[in-house]
Amino acid sequence: MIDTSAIADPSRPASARGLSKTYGTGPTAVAALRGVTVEFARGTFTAVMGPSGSGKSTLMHCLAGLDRPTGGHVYVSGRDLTTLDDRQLTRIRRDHIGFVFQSFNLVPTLTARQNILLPLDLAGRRADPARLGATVAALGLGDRLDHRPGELSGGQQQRVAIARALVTEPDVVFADEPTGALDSSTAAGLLELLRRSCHELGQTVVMVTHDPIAAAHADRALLLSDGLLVRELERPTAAAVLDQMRSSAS
Ligand SMILES: Nc1ncnc2c1ncn2[C@@H]1O[C@H](COP(=O)(O)OP(=O)(O)OP(=O)(O)O)[C@@H](O)[C@H]1O
Repeated sequence: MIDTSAIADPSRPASARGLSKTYGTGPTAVAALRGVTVEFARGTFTAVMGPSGSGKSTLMHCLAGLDRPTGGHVYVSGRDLTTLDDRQLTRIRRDHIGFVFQSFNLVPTLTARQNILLPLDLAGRRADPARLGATVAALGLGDRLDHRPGELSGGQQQRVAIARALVTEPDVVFADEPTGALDSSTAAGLLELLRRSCHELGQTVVMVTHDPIAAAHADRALLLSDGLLVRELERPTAAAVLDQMRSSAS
């Protein structure tokens, strides 16, 4: 069989067209996404915002191939994920997508270093030592690499999860509330790292956040409301984001 993931196109990291997702059926069905069309260009940093229940996590999970949409299309690295079987989807996730979960999802029995290198090990790849060193140093993890997750603070575990997502150099990184467990100065350092990795290394990052100050580090902020994309702000400031959040809530 032809390995279709071999023809992936990294210049088109991620997009969605008419994306919908309904959980359940009948009277209890919940329409979490109701036709979202959006494009994430290479080397850009996007913040996804919106009230609780507006569909942010569902959007990230569908874009990352962790959840199957009920309608529309998702493209990652130029491939339509909705046409792939589970094996092909797993391969695209492994080779082209990084994901930072709200709950970190670290392996408790492995050290920080082993957790960071796990996706590369599973793919039979070696880490680029320069990329690994720069990522670990920028995240302030240099002296924590031999500790297990249980010996790390929540913020340190968060940073290990982020290093793990970046070190494979995926075409796109999806991060669900990556600054949620961090104090404000560590959060600012992480956001600066994400921004630099987009602008200097061509990384593409899509981040869910509730925090307008975090969103102001991004190139663009998207506002979801009730499963729809209702606003897009280019070069957002915290004040402009707050303003849009207030006006879409009223
Ligand atoms: N597995 C599921 N089964 C049923 N309904 C779900 C499921 N996951 C999400 N939903 C519903 O879909 C809607 C969107 O949820 P989602 O988690 O995407 O929102 P969110 O914007 O990420 O919220 P939050 O900011 O609280 O994390 C909500 O009404 C939620 O209750």
